[in-house]
Order: sequence, then C-alpha cells, then structure tokens
Amino acid sequence: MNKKTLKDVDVKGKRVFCRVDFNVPMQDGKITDETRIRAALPTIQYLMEQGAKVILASHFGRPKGKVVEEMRLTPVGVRLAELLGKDVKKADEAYGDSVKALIETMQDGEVLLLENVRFYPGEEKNDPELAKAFAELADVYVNDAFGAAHRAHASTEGIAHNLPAVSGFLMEKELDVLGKALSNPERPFTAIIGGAKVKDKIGVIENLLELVDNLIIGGGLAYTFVKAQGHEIGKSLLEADKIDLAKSFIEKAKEKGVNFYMPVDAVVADDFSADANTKVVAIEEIPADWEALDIGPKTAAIYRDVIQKSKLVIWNGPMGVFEIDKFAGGTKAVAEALAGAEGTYSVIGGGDSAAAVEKFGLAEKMSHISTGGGASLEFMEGKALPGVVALNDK
Ligand SMILES: Nc1ncnc2c1ncn2[C@@H]1O[C@H](COP(=O)(O)OP(=O)(O)OP(=O)(O)O)[C@@H](O)[C@H]1O
Ligand SMILES: O=C(O)[C@H](O)COP(=O)(O)O
Repeated sequence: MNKKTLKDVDVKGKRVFCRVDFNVPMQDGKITDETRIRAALPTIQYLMEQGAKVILASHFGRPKGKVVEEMRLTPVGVRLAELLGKDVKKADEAYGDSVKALIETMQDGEVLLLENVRFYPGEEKNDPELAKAFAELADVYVNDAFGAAHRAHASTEGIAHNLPAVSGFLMEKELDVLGKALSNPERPFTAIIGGAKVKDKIGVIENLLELVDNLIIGGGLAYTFVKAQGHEIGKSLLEADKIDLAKSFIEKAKEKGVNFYMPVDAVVADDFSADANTKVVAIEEIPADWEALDIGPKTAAIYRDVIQKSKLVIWNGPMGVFEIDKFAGGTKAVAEALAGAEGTYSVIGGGDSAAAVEKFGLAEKMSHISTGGGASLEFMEGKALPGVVALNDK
C-alpha cells in the first residue's frame, strides 16, 4: 500500500483520533455480532501500548444528523472495555469543550470513546468546520474504519486534511488482501456474485469480468439473467430494465473467455415465507405462480466443483433467501465448499455473505472475511475509497 500506516508515525504521548467502524448489529441494546469491535482491537491495543491517548470515533446506524438515544455508542464502549480488560471513558459528545476537558484528564495509554459522529449533520456532509473541530481534539489521525472508507464524511475524509493521517492495521490488512486479490490474483480466479438486485452489482460484475476466469451468479439477481436467456421465471425477482444489461454481461463473458455460471435448477416456493410449499425444478420450468428463492442442488454441485478447482474465490451476496432455513441450502453449500476447498484462498465480502458464513459456523474456515459490506463492494468495483485516498502518501 502506498499510504502511511500506524508504524510510520510516532504516537507516544500524542492524542490520536482513531476512526473505527463500530457500526455493529444490535437488538434491544445488545450487540449481536461484535466482529467489527474485535477487528479494531490490534490497532487500539498498539496505540495503548505505545502510550498514546486513544480517542475513538465511530458512526452507528443512520440517525440523520440528530441525537437518537438508541443510537448512542454506550453499549459498544462497555463491550470494548470488557474486550480490552481496561477502562474505556465514554463522551456524550463527539467534539467541543466538554470533550476537550475529558481529553485533558487522560493519561497516556487511556481510551476515550466519542459519541456517534452521525448525531451531527456536518458528518455526512463532510463539513470542513466539523472536520476541523474533530482535528482540534488530536495530534494524529488514524483511520481504521475500512467499513466506512467508501464514505467521504468529516470523520473519515475531511479530518485527514487537518492532521498527519495514517491507516490503522485493520484498514491496512483489508486493503492488502483485497488489493492483492484484484491486482495479482492466483488462478483460476472465481467470483461468486449473489444478493437481491442486479442494480447493486452492476459495477462489480463489470469490473470482475475483466479479471476473473469464472463468474458465478446466484441469489435473486440471477433470475433477471435467466429471463435474459429466454426462460420464464414466474414470480421470481426481475428487474425488467436490466434484462439487456444481463444479456450484454453474458456476451462480454463469452468474448473475454470468462466461464459464466448461472443456476440450472432452483428451489421454488408458492409464497415468500417459512411455511411455503416448495419444490425443486429445472431452471426452464419455473411455474408461473411460483418464485425461485434458492439455487437448486444440481446448481450447488456445479458451483462446488468450480470452487474446489479455484485458487482464489471472492464471494459477495447470498445464493438464496438464507434467512429462512428452507432457502438457505444453496448459500450453505457454497459456504461449505469454500470451507472445505484445500488450497483455495477465500475472500468473503462483508454484509450478508459474511452474516451467512457466521450463521453456518464456518467463519473460522475462510481465509479473509471483510469487515466492509459497501466498502468491499466499491473496492471490487475498482473505485477509489475516499477514506483511503485522503491519507498521507508514503
Ligand atoms: N432468490 C431470491 N429472491 C429474493 N431475495 C433473495 C433471493 N436470494 C437472495 N435474496 C435476498 O437478498 C438479500 C441480500 O442481498 P443484498 O444485495 O441486500 O446483500 P449483499 O449482496 O450481501 O450486500 P450487502 O453487502 O450490502 O449486505 C438477502 O436478504 C436475501 O434474502
Ligand atoms: O455497515 C456498513 O457497511 C458501514 O458501517 C457503513 O455504513 P453506512 O452504509 O450507513 O454508511
């Protein structure tokens, strides 16, 4: 990476504003997945050991520039203190005199967690005044929030123009793994793209078609491709305005010599629910009143075979409605194939694919699970991430 990292700056005795992504799933005030907190620990612990005053900032949810009591970072601070085995002070604001006063009382090696930066309208607008107010709190800026690196916000981008700005260890690792995968992939290189909508995956499919040997399509978006092949898809998800685009992707794959895999069978249901009647049908035989909610067993077997023969696999988006057990089989089969494939480096884009891998208890078996959903997707689209661009060059 051509950007400065934590190891390139001296942080001893310095006030360090460290942007993390603590946007963790929470239900009734309880954190349901603490992966993102654990992933930030190496940077936080290093800063503590180096004797920095560690000032942590994060967004949580989408409070739209207002204080939303349920979106305070207090429960995250409590869990972080448990994981660190050290006290974590918690501020009720994210900048200003009250925060400055708290920082004055900090000893070297102590940790302070600021309040949700999205309580302020200037955060998402990347207001230079707010960026300055954040910068006034510290001597050095560390960005470890890979999950938010695709956002040009005051605490992810603006602040970097006001302080020495470097990446944290998580940011460095994510960029390293994803960067190497895309720039110098081991082959055969396979991308698995699923999820709900073609619309959300256009950029990534376009970019990956230039890079991969195999492109596997699954999830709700697959049925627009099936329709593009001239088959009826019943009540399955369809983006009618994307049929021509789907056709052009299939054509482009042919031109480029990319093997393009689409479902050959599907699990169809007479209702989008856990109590629905279901059956497995060939892809050209989806009944008019039914909808395809998962790839079928023949498709899963083909996909497994491609995965096992690949040296590198990038996966973004589930193969079916994995939240409902009846339609989780295809996603599980892909996860199991990745977990069992020896000599295959598996990169899981964040978001739902990461959640699925967790749900099946296979997270440990993957080579890399990204902590960024949207961020890893934009990276795979070949886009520059503003939170990274703003950091100091080496
Ligand atoms: N055949 C299908 N029909 C309808 N919905 C589907 C189908 N297959 C998958 N889905 C749904 O798609 C959703 C995931 O798609 P989405 O594009 O939101 O996530 P993703 O690709 O993992 O991206 P992110 O990283 O943003 O979470 C899941 O909720 C899943 O139930
Ligand atoms: O969960 C994420 O993908 C990141 O924390 C970014 O959140 P956002 O989509 O609300 O900007």
